[in-house]
Amino acid sequence: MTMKRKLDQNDEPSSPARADEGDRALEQKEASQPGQSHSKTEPSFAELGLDPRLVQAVAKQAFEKPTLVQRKAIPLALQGQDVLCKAKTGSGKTAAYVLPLLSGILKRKSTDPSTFTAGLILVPTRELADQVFKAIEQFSAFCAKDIQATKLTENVSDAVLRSLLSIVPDIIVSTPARAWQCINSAGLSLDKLQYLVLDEADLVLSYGYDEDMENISKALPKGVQTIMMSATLSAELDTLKGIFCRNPKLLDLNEEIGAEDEKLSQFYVKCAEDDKWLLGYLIFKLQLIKGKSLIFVADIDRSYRLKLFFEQFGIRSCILNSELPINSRIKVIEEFNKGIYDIIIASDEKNEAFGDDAGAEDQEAMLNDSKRKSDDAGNKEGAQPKKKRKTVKRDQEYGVSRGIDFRNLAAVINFDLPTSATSYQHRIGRTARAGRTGMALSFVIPKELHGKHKPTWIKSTENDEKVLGKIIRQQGKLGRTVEPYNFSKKEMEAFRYRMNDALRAVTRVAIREARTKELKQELLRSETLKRYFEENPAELSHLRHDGELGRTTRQQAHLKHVPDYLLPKDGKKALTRNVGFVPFKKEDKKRGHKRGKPSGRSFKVGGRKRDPLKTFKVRRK
Ligand SMILES: Nc1ncnc2c1ncn2[C@@H]1O[C@H](COP(=O)(O)OP(=O)(O)OP(=O)(O)O)[C@@H](O)[C@H]1O
Repeated sequence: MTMKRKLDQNDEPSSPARADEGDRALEQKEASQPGQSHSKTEPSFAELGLDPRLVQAVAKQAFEKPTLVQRKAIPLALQGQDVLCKAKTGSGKTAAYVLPLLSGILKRKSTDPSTFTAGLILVPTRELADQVFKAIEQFSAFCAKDIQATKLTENVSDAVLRSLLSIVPDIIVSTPARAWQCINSAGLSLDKLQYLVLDEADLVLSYGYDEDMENISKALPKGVQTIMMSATLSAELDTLKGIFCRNPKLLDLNEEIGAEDEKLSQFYVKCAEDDKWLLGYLIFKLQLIKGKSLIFVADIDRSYRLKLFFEQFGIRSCILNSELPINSRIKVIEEFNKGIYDIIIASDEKNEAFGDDAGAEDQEAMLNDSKRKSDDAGNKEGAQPKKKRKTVKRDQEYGVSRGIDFRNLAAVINFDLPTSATSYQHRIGRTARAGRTGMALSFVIPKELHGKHKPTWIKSTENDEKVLGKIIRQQGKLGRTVEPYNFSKKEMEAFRYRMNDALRAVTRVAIREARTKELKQELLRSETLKRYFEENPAELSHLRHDGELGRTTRQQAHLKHVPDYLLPKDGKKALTRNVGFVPFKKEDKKRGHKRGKPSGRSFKVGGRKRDPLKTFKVRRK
């Protein structure tokens, strides 16, 4: 077996057989009730054959009816069939495999109470492991004493892992690397394993888990039922299918889910490198997006730069990157989902070379290193450091663009465009989940403007236009459009000197300091003070993740206000009369022709308002 194939992320595998007995059963059921609307024939969770305790738990989650992927995959999985399922992001794949797995274990336990690890769920990142584990907890709420699940994501010693595994959990959720470590040296036995799930399966090999997967495959007993879930098909899936599946049923549901219930609007803005910062400032200071936003940037330094830049204007945000301890990352996502923060800035580092797992020593090294205050960076914007900065190892098992369920996310902003269409697809999949509406807005640097603004340029945006072309083609295949969003340069200009003031204040040293401060805080938060804060929760407010980091940034109080004279001259009223904000204007002519009457800046598609940038409300402090 060789998994070390050079794989193109956009590769589509040769199309496997689509024979689908479970489907046929459902189709027959639907066909036997002619004249009835499709929705009337859709089975309920109870009709899918799940254990009643699980049906009860699903009802508690307020899941009214199964999603398409759940309707298709659950009956097949309950029949013991291997399944390879491709369904778009946010379509409910987690429940589609967790529920039949739990149901199978409960059924077996009703006659055979012996304990062994029956299910292994492998996911590419630790954040995802945590999320899946929580889903198992929720779905097994009414059978908690019968199901023991363990996630193996903590950075702990083999001894601690051994004690975690000594209870012999029914289900293990882990990354492949940690699972193999536990099989190898912490006593995890897969001798009686019955179910193997690979979630985000297309990502498993590109995360560098090929050797772990190879090792795990050798540790599996015969006859394990395998379920593979993915939002995209790739050649990697073909490889894994060949190794782990026995004649799997392919469920390729993206077309079936289709674009008709599409609630995602996608836009791009072609702009200069510094205009990104200006737009970022305007969009968030003037609150042009209603609700929560996830902003993707290309690297860790850039995430701190944007955060500090926002701080100059009094805009609060928190950060996610691979350098932060796993506990902090999970906490940030949890709190964001609870609505505590509105803006997350995430660095999408998948294109960078990863180091090993970030251990405490690495983080310590980073702190010591920065304490020495590198004299290499200086205060000069755009200056290249003379000495090479010590490389900080990051968590290889980090990832937010894949699989993470950010709840009620209004918008994904690609502040820096990803370098592949696949990566784009996964990023935008964080919004418009489970039938909700959402918006994706991407900043694209035209070739001729790349490298023109030295303080803010980055290499990765060099081919933005080419990538955009691929994105438009790929989204087109899914029946989606990515449309230009034009804004009035004239209206923006009034804000430019403020943007420049703020940019100048966010120096390299300030970024370095902020990065160190955040890391220090997070280490403290996640380890030393954990218990203290459990006992004194009120104190936690001092350690909000979206607190200010700009200790060394020049503070410019005036930037936190938006004076009236900067706003378009007819003021707020005129803006609301125009339904929204003046600087952002769509090319409505074309759209009006294509889709019906435009109404100012907003327009309707199928009766649904699709204006991404909502009301104009200036925050005054
Ligand atoms: N039947 C359902 N009814 C309502 N909400 C559901 C249903 N099934 C799942 N959800 C919700 O939909 C959201 C997305 O589900 P999930 O994370 O499983 O999607 P996914 O397909 O795995 O996405 P990704 O490919 O990004 O991992 C979650 O918040 C989940 O709670």
